[in-house]
Amino acid sequence: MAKPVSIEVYNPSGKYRVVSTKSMPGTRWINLLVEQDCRVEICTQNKTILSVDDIIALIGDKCDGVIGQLTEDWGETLFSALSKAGGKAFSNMAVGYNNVDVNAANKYGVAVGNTPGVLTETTAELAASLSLAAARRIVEADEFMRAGLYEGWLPHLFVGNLLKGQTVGVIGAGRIGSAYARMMVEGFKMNLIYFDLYQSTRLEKFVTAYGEFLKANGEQPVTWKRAASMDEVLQQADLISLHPILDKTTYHLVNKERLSMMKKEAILINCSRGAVIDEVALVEHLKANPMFRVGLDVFEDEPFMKPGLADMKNAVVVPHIASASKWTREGMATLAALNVLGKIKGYPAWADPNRVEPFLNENAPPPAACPSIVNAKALSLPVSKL
Ligand SMILES: NC(=O)c1ccc[n+]([C@@H]2O[C@H](COP(=O)([O-])OP(=O)(O)OC[C@H]3O[C@@H](n4cnc5c(N)ncnc54)[C@H](O)[C@@H]3O)[C@@H](O)[C@H]2O)c1
Ligand SMILES: O=C(O)[C@H](O)CO
Repeated sequence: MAKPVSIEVYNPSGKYRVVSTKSMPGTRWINLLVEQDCRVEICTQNKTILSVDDIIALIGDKCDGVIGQLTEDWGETLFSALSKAGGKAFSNMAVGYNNVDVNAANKYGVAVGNTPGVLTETTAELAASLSLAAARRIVEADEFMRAGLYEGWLPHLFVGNLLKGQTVGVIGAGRIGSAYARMMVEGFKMNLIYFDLYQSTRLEKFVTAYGEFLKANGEQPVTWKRAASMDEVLQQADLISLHPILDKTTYHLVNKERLSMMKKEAILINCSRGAVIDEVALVEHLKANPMFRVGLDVFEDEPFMKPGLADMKNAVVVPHIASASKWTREGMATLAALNVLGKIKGYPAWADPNRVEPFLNENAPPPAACPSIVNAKALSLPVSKL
């Protein structure tokens, strides 16, 4: 028997019961649900990661939909419990949904939502921040200052890497990878090499146009290349940022062998999912190559780091904060709530989850659609017109 979990309730007499496993930023998401006759229950348990049992207790006997978090294990057990309670909708408050067994959701006819777009630039900005922090050794230098070790300017003090004119490599040039590439190309005049399963024509056009602009102004033009393999990116780039989804094909994509292909002074950034890198191999590589640097927002066994990583001066580590801006987190909460609400109300799935702006406009009611349902096709859900 699952233990009871503490909750906060909005609109107790609402017809539809929607549970959020965590308190989420902003109030718009709560208001949108309440206005549409939902009773909203928010888990207030003082526990960062809820277990499957905790969530079963939250779902209870009657639940129309759940908004959950990427730290939770949404598999057969939870979808079966949600379906038994009459639930038809689940949304992660995240774009990544590797914590969700979509086949299990399909089996129980539960729609699975995610929150694309609203976090694209925010996440890319953190990847850019880590790139600069690693290239210019900002964390090491900050620690040095605070330790009272600075005795005056020296020619060799904290010499790092200049990005201008170097090559940035992007693995996974989807929404976030492309936004990051544009920032680094335009902001730092870097050349681009990328690898993705699909061609990113818009990104290529952007770099071409910027290169032409630079040339017309008497500067060295930037260039782009779509690599035929990921290894080509690893071998040629000076700064590499990982932005693929995590699935079976990207698990330990960067392993011992691939680390050894990279330049000795390369910089590796990961704001995707921790398991895209073999973190044990990475620690060994950092130890053996002190000029190689990494910037990590995500870790293989979050919230833990593999032994030795915390001791490495050539690693900058932050706790999975890439989407953590107020506007973005409030928007993620709104999209997640509207995914669940839309399914409960029988609305269609939005035709283009890359264009979710109409759902984020606080001055107008959101469209009558679910912003992003990843299994819309598998469940044969109707699709809205834009
Ligand atoms: N650190 C964070 O807080 C944070 C924030 C947002 C997103 N993310 C992660 O970033 C991921 C990407 O988000 P997005 O919105 O850009 O998604 P997206 O779907 O737009 O982009 C993912 C890209 O990866 C590519 N890809 C898939 N398999 C690949 C492979 N084997 N090799 C190379 N490329 C491959 C896809 O073709 C796609 O272009 C999310 O799935 C999530 O895990 C993390
Ligand atoms: O996938 C995501 O959205 C992130 O990891 C959290 O923003």
